[in-house]
Amino acid sequence: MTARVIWTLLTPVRGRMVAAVAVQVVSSVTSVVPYWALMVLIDRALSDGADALTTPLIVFVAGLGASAGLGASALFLSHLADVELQAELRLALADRIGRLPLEWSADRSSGSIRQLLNDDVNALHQLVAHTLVEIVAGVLTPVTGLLFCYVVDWRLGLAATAPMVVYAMLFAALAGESAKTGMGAINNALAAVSTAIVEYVDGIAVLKVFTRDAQGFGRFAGASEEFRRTFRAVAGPQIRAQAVAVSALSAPVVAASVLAAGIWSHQHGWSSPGELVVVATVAMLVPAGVSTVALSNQARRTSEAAAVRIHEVLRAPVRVLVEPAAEPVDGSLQVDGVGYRYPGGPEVLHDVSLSIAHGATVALVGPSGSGKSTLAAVLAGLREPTAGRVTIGGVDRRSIPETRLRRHLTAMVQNSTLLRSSFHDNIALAAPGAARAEVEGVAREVGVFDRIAATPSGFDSIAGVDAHLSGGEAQRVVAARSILAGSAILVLDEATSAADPEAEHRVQLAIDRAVADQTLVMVTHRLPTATEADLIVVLDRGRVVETGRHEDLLAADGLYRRMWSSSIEGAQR
Ligand SMILES: Nc1ncnc2c1ncn2[C@@H]1O[C@H](COP(=O)(O)OP(=O)(O)OP(=O)(O)O)[C@@H](O)[C@H]1O
Repeated sequence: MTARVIWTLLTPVRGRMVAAVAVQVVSSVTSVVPYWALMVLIDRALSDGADALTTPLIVFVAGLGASAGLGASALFLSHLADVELQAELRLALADRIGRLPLEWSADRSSGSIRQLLNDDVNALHQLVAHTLVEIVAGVLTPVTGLLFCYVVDWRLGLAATAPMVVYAMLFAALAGESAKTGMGAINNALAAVSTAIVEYVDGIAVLKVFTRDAQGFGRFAGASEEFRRTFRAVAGPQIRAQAVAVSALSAPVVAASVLAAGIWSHQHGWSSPGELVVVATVAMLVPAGVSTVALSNQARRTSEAAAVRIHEVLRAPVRVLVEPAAEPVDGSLQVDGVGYRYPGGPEVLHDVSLSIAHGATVALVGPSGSGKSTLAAVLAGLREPTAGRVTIGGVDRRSIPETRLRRHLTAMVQNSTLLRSSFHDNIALAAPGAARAEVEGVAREVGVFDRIAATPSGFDSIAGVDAHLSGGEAQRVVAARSILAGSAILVLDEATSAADPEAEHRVQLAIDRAVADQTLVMVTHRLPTATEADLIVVLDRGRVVETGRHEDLLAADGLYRRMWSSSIEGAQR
């Protein structure tokens, strides 16, 4: 499965990778040529004298050079492929993320998206630039070397293989059960540590406020202790076994075993001095290749996991347009049997149907958790309904491409943040051609002009760098942005929650004035804000339980009336 994923990801650079591996194969196979030349050189030096040495000497030097040059070329090709692939993947990922439904990014932290675009793409470097070529070299070079030993003299071949057999037997005997448990237990314990770290770091502020940081730390410490215990139980015996067993592969042991067999073979007239010296040399180089493969294992696993994550995003379903796009005629909204379920969770909106006329002001109210924000996000096109459909100005919303949708519909949702750019650009985000006077005018309307003007470079100050606004002030900037966008529909969720009551009233008035000819849907917890609305939608446990104007709903004597009464009592207390 992973191999198939990697093969698919490599599509744009397959040619280069195949060339890199092919060059490495030639390098590994020809790596025995200089040893063969050395063997001839020694034997001729001992028998024929100096005259016949030139050719084997040239072959020896040229062979060493060619093998090293080919190995370097293979790595050069794989590095070229890596650079090209990283650029292609970053573009492909950015393009895909742009076309995925907005909820894809809403459900992920910016950290995890950055990890994907940056760390995961970087992690592929090890795989593409190194691992594939190094594994071919690490496996093929020793195998060719051993075959060479057998071709020279099968007795010497056996002597060169013996240390590896002894190593494997020693390791199996000493590592015992721990070798069977494998790395799975260690990886699981390590994953538990990572989860505990994320939990601890994510919640550190909350834990500190409640002076409970010791508790979060306790879980992390517990996971670390479990990792230490597992590592000792599994890896401890393996490391000890490896330390002892690897001595069978050490240069003196390998040289001694091959030379002993070689001298015995030479005494019987089966091998020449050149053969036994060269076979001993090759046999000493074989373990190095094996350990290269073993060492690259961890890095390989990390980059394979990154490859799988990248592949999943590249295959994630993009937003599908259902019918030929038409332009919405106005800012009316029709909601038919809409249901919504967060990924992997139960349905939180059930069969919501609403008819909202162009230009209406609509308030979504209801108890906490009743689904107000979810419905606002669905209406704003930030989440796709999992049942039913939403129609904007007579057109099914799913048929309107994202870029065009934003012209008709602007959303100001909870935790709206300012971009790290000038206040002017932040306000003119959805109306890039807006004149400075327009931007300043709308900032004045929502009461944030003086605050911005007082920053070091006024409207050119960079938000979050030159000036840090309070939550309420930032919301007013976002309100100015939404007003300036001038789209037919404006969806506001908690537009004024971070502002003080006086500021809230001012922002509310500004929005009301600015959207006189626009449809305004707003989530509100403060019922007095809803009294002027043309339509109040009362939600309870994901269902619309009442709709109407303030007076009608009071007369209906239902949930709205009860909420209203308790809000009045709360205000009087
Ligand atoms: N990102 C999410 N993933 C999974 N479930 C969620 C998510 N956001 C909200 N929910 C669930 O959906 C339901 C409706 O939540 P929603 O935030 O829409 O209610 P709300 O009426 O806006 O609440 P509040 O007034 O407290 O802000 C709740 O049961 C909530 O637990």
